Amino acid sequence: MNVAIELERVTKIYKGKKAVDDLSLKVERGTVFALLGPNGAGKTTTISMILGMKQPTSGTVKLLGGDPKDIQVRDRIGAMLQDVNVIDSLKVAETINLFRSYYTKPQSLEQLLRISGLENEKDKMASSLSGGQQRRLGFALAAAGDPDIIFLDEPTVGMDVTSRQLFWETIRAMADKGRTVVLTTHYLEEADSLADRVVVINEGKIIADGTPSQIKAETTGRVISFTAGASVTTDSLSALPGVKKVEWNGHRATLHSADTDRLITLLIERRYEMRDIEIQSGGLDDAFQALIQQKGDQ
Ligand SMILES: Nc1ncnc2c1ncn2[C@@H]1O[C@H](COP(=O)(O)OP(=O)(O)OP(=O)(O)O)[C@@H](O)[C@H]1O
Repeated sequence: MNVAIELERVTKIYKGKKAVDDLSLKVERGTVFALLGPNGAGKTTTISMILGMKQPTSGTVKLLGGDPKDIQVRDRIGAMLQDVNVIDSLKVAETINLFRSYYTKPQSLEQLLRISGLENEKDKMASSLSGGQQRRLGFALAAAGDPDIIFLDEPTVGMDVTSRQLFWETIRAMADKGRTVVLTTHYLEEADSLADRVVVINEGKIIADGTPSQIKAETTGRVISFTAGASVTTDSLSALPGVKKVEWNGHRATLHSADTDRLITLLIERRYEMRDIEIQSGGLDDAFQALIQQKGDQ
């Protein structure tokens, strides 16, 4: 594997409390990698250590095979963190040009304005941009050096649907060019539609690692819903093999199961009174909640 990021047994302790707990991880180059987890799971701390902004209490971090603080490594990475601090006296284009000047092989100003959708804002003062536009400026600044690895911490918070769509397309195009994209997000649909690999952390430890579909398959699986006749009861549905949960919305029943093919066969064989049957994939959101739950139950 051509490794972009490597963490070996990394722990970070703040005032006696473990924020990251013995975490080992390798991220292959050219992947879109999403780090998910609830508030306080340790995502920002992990990213900060990968970027060399925080020092691990123990363990080692390698970025592009070297030390994250090494100037040659830094020239090849870009980061968009949660707060974008703009310089009050600079216009959008001037801010981007300032960041371009930090790098050996910057992308052109035109390209950066295009990928961030800020062409019409280039002569505005950076401080006058809306929250969503400032996030897009943050993205342009992170991409200024045409980085091999780009880190995006909650990148689309505050962006409207159109901006988010443009942003996703840009991210995919970067990955297609062999760039590595590391993203933390609370928008699970974002990880679902963008990421090649998802790692879920909770309390500083990895609790799941795989493609979005693997993670979904491992957990809640899929759902069958139908409008039920009067003879259908919760007890009889719950007793069917493989049913994890039964929910009702009026006369409409929703059954959660890891194997919906088998379940639908059973429902038909046993002649349940059903109309308007639908079979759907559970979202990553459900999978994520289920993982946290499983961990809590252990
Ligand atoms: N500078 C600090 N001093 C003390 N504790 C901290 C510090 N930074 C983070 N923590 C604690 O470490 C844990 C992990 O925090 P971290 O910010 O990495 O989580 P996160 O997954 O990024 O959360 P969020 O989704 O809310 O951004 C939390 O319990 C947090 O309170």
